[in-house]
Amino acid sequence: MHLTAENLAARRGEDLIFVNISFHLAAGEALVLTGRNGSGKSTLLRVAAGLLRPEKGTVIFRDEEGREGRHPGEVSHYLGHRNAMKNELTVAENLDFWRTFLGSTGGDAGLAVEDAAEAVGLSGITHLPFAYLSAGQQRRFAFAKLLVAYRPIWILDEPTAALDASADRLLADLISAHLAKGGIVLAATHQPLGLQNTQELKMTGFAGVDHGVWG
Ligand SMILES: Nc1ncnc2c1ncn2[C@@H]1O[C@H](COP(=O)(O)OP(=O)(O)OP(=O)(O)O)[C@@H](O)[C@H]1O
Repeated sequence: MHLTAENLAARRGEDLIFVNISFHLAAGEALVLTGRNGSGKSTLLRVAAGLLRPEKGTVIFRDEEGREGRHPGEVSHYLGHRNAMKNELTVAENLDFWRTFLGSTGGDAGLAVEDAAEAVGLSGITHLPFAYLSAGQQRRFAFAKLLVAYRPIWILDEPTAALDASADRLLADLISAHLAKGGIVLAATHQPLGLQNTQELKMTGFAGVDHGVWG
């Protein structure tokens, strides 16, 4: 799988948030977005995930056979600031919902719910309502969602907020395993994720005028 962004510009409300962002990620590669609050990291991730239309430019998902045109939702997981779990349902019900709803595309099957819970270091508590868990436990189960349905591309927005040091390492291990299997990771973060061989894109925001953006 390849993820290519060409000359992206994005607008929120009246304002251009960034212009001329291009990058290319092949199987096994990761790009970390850094930059101050409000510099456009989340906006770029939402554009890559197909949740926000770019003002200019394109995002292309290309498989190993050179086919383009897959919908971002078919080939990527998007983990935003929120965990996308229902508080009233148990952890197992939440993960089972996502496993069934998303299915798995491109290669691997997803893990069984209990195996995913074990992979995030929280086996044995999937019978609890999601609301009973601590913020860090909830975030770990949001990572488990990445594992119950396979997607080659992981798009992660501040994945380590509310996590302790061992959970930081766990996430770094999950990401490394995903990359080793030929996955791709695009992540925004304020904390280093402890990954080797990642590219970094420092977002600076856009302080200029519209001049030249339409060229
Ligand atoms: N729905 C919206 N409508 C209008 N402006 C928005 C909207 N969402 C974000 N913005 C603005 O877009 C800019 C970029 O926001 P974005 O969330 O992409 O930044 P970020 O780099 O992810 O910040 P943080 O590090 O705080 O998460 C900010 O100035 C923000 O106020």
